[in-house]
Amino acid sequence: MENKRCEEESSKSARLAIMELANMISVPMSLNAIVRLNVPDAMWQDGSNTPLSASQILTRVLPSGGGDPENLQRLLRMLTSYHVFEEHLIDGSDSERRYSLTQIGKTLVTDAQGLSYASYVLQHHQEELMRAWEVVQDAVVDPTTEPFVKANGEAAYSYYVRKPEMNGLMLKAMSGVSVPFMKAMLDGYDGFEGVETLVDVGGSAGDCLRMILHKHPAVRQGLNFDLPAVVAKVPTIPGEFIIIFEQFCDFNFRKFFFFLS
Ligand SMILES: C[S@@+](CC[C@H](N)C(=O)[O-])C[C@H]1O[C@@H](n2cnc3c(N)ncnc32)[C@H](O)[C@@H]1O
Repeated sequence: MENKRCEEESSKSARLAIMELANMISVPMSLNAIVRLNVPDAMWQDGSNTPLSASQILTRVLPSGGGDPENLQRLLRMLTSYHVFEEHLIDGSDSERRYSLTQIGKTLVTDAQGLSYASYVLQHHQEELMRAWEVVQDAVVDPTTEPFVKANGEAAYSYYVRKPEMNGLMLKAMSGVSVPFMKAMLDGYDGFEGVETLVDVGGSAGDCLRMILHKHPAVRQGLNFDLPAVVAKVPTIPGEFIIIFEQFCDFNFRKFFFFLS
């Protein structure tokens, strides 16, 4: 009897879990929506991060008016469950809910360098990548063609560099992620001591290289080994020894990184 009840309970939880998994797309798509609407920057208010109602946030997002605060609130509540926002019930009633950014939410706020994780969110939800996810099961049936190629007709990086908007977003997304990561890494890593020439394979905008060279002036030469269309976008940095090594090579990047790891 007891066993039967346990089994029923566990099968109820399993049914709920599978429904949650089936609807999981609502989480990243809601995140993408709030980034597209520029909600985190609108909520930040130069750092005061005062809790705001959905209507107040909407006024900042759409200063010329309009929009649906109720639908915005749905997105805010969804992402509150994933700790992007904190919900505040005013006077203990649930008639007015207000929202502020959590530590996770703050990663989406544009910093003084114009960077945040927002571009990374947008980059991962571009139409071309979404199309590749739709055919991901085909990679099992026919592994000779990557889902991105199947969906878009060519490999991701050659596709990106042909589209200035995608190329720009990719560069911005990588900078937004790599600058804080490299800052944290350089605080506790001494592996660059004794290095004179450093090659960053797939160095994107050159942020990591620039930061390493700044911290370790003994590294005399830094080579950003990336695609020509990517390095063409990299700003020159006066007073530093960055040499851009423009080289398109056709080796398989995935295999290369696999080999390294
Ligand atoms: C995930 S991004 C790396 C980001 C960078 N390491 C950072 O931390 O900001 C991968 C990089 O590899 C570059 N890449 C892809 N294929 C390449 C190739 N065949 N030769 C050189 N670079 C390539 C891309 O242009 C892109 O900048």
